[in-house]
Amino acid sequence: MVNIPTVTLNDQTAFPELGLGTYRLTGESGIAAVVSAIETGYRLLDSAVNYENEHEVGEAVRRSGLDRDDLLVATKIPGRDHGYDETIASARGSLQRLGLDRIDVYLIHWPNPRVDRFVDTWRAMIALRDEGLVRTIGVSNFTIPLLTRIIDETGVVPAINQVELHPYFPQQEVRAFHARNDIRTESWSPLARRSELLTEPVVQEIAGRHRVSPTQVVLRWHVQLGSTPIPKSADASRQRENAEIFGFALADEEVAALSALERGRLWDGDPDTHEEF
Ligand SMILES: NC(=O)C1=CN([C@@H]2O[C@H](COP(=O)(O)OP(=O)(O)OC[C@H]3O[C@@H](n4cnc5c(N)ncnc54)[C@H](OP(=O)(O)O)[C@@H]3O)[C@@H](O)[C@H]2O)C=CC1
Ligand SMILES: O=C(O)C(=O)[C@@H](O)[C@H](O)C(=O)CO
Repeated sequence: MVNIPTVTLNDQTAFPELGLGTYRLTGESGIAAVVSAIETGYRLLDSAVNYENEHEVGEAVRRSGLDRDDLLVATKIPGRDHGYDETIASARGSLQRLGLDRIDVYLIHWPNPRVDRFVDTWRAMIALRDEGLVRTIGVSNFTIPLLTRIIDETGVVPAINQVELHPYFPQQEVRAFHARNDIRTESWSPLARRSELLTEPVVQEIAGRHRVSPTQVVLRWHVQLGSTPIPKSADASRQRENAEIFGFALADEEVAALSALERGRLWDGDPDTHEEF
């Protein structure tokens, strides 16, 4: 089994340096994929209401036979549930579908700034945390101005901001803001969704030098930037490959060479304009 190290969040939670993305892991095969990841050593499972797989993730937790406290189950509030009362109701719905009595990591999936209800949503999350139904609260796809607003209006700093992050989109400024404010960065689509990133000559060259795979090079880059990547894989051997990144280190120049692949977002996911249902 792979031992995935942890870092301490601003709420003192021990948070893994790598987790499992679960978008599109549904049904029996989805449950089996999440169980195999847990058996491999993954302890952070990233779900969302909109992935329609909270049942599957909760079921995998039960089938794994692990102590509940050894796993961190993350889920996310969808755009349609923004608002104070709506968020409280949404959390209860998620708990029911997960079949668990606590959400370990609860995130606002997208800010939907044009709707402008994310501050009320954040206030409800603080209440849910205080009530003990949720342990760690954070956000996803928040820009620096949006983070600043929830912090200024509530005084509560999110523990996590999960953002699109990969060598094509290194998010230097957002990461620097996180570092200054003790917010853990989490990388979504860390492999750039298996695009041509893995065949980039610089990725291949670094992989050859360290005798590891291109995927491992990219995931190690995230770790060295201080971000927790959550690669999705349905396949047990690729899950293991993705987790075996704690036995080598990239040189600073190699990290910089990967960051130099910057070209922008993968798709039209600008948090200022993207409206999530
Ligand atoms: N907060 C947000 O707005 C968002 C959050 N997310 C989260 O981030 C997670 C990860 O992002 P995702 O978009 O899934 O993309 P990823 O960058 O994780 O790429 C997933 C793809 O890479 C393949 N893959 C995984 N490991 C390997 C490997 N070792 N070698 C070759 N191919 C591999 C997978 O195929 P296979 O399964 O066959 O291995 C799949 O096709 C999501 O599942 C979700 O939990 C994603 C998007 C937005
Ligand atoms: O996967 C997620 O978490 C999303 O936010 C989705 O928007 C996803 O990225 C997507 O591509 C939907 O088409």
